[in-house]
Amino acid sequence: MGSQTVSEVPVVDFTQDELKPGSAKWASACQVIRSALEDHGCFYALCDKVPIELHNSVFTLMEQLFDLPLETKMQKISDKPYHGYYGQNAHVPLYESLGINDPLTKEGVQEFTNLMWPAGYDLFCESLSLYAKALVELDHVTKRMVFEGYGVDQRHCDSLLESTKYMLRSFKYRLPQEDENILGLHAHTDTSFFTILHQNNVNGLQVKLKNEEWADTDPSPFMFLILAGDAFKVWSNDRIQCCEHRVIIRAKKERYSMGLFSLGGKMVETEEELVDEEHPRRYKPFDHYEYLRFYATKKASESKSRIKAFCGIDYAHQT
Ligand SMILES: O=C(O)CCC(=O)C(=O)O
Ligand SMILES: [Fe+2]
Repeated sequence: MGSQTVSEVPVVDFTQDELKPGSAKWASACQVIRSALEDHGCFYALCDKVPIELHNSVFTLMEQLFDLPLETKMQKISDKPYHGYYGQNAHVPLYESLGINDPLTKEGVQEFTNLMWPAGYDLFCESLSLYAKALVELDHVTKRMVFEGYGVDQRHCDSLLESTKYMLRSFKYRLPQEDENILGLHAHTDTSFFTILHQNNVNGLQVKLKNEEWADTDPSPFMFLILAGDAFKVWSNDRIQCCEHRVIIRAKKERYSMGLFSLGGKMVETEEELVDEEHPRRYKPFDHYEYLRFYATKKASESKSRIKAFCGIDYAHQT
């Protein structure tokens, strides 16, 4: 099968040589992914493309990164929402995060490294570039599997992958003090197509399953949790669910996590092959960065569904 289930969320095993496009295992894994995304909005990729040495090195570098003075970290600003430094927020006092824009390009990682370490830091630059490359490869292969799972022309996937913009974000959760709330990050869904999360072996991240129960996730080094966000919900015309997730800090060790967010560089739109009489189009095409800006507004936070409030088509007015 190429998959097994751990606490309801399916695991697709990418370490097997037999999981090649065209094989029976591949075809069945594509269906496992499709069902998992429709049920829970997430699945695990068991993957060894990030060797344990690189995993350890990246998380050690993250400790060094977050140990930098606050003024240094705050220099990471961006005109794109949620791409800069985030932290020191009274609603989520344990949480801090920093994003690297375009981590696949040499300039993207270099620019971020130089901002944090003006004298340069080659190991950081090289390790993060290698790491981002491995995560982007996983993003590509899993997106191909989603398209195949729905029987959609792979050329449409080529076009999505070519225009995709990536952001690699790192998260740190400090330990709560005795009288402090243990909520690390409130429950939310992401705006991305996929968010690939990779953790430092410290528990805390939970996902809401189809049965509405919160499940702990597996933070081990070869487990990559792949979450669907609003963009895949729109692409699939509401077949794929967005995965609700949150962070609760119960462990006695600081939690670090890495997230690769994929955004549409062109307009995000519903796959035409997934629209028919039975499934009329539910969303208007939209610009992903415009949606990110809308997401942070009061109007958005007051709406039942941000994505529907932003670009949902009102059926009552359809002819
Ligand atoms: O800490 C994590 O692993 C998840 C962070 C997260 O969900 C987010 O920033 O959207
Ligand atoms: Fe998230």
